[in-house]
Amino acid sequence: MIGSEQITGLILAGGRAQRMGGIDKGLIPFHKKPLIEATIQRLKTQVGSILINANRNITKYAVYGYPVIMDETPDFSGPLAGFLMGLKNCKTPYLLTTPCDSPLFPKDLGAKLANELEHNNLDLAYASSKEADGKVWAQPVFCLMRANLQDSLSSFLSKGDLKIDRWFKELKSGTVIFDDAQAFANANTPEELQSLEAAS
Ligand SMILES: Nc1nc2c(ncn2[C@@H]2O[C@H](COP(=O)(O)OP(=O)(O)OP(=O)(O)O)[C@@H](O)[C@H]2O)c(=O)[nH]1
Ligand SMILES: [Mg+2]
Repeated sequence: MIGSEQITGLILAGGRAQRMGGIDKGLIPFHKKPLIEATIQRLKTQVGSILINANRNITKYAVYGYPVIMDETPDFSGPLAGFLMGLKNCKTPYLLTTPCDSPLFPKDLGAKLANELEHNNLDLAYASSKEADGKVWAQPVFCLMRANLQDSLSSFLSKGDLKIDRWFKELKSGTVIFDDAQAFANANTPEELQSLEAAS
């Protein structure tokens, strides 16, 4: 069984947040505290250690006492740039990624993805959500992967491809469907942030 101490949690806070007006999304107030704090709280019981991936306000993110790692290329090339930095800095056999703007993600995210990965001997297991109408959506930034995928991701990115699902297709990947779609609600706009606050 994969234990939580074998998993490093990577919080993705490196985006541009253009739909939020370009501010640093991890630091906007959520219940009067920086949004990233809710993610830290939910993640820390699921992993042995945490890394924060950010590209701005590094000293503000550093106050939580976890390493803050920046993308190697300062061009905001998307979440896979954050995944790569997570893999490069991961000292455990597994890496679990979560974005900084979905504070209600499942408390059993790591455990369920670990079970799927181990059971099917996968490289990587990601979450999917089932909406009220029964539709299933991939939630690829919620992803547990083996920490030895660095070379695979580096060579994928060096081809100029940035699409998460295309990298997943190169790997032995699988998904776990979570019934509570609300758990994956994320705050892309100020309005979405408000409704997330109201829901929690
Ligand atoms: N490291 C890194 N993470 C990114 C980058 N772009 C997006 N992300 C992260 O990927 C996750 C999903 O991205 P989005 O929800 O689109 O967030 P965003 O890109 O900051 O917001 P928009 O600019 O409005 O699309 C978030 O946790 C982002 O912080 C990037 O260039 N580098
Ligand atoms: Mg984006």
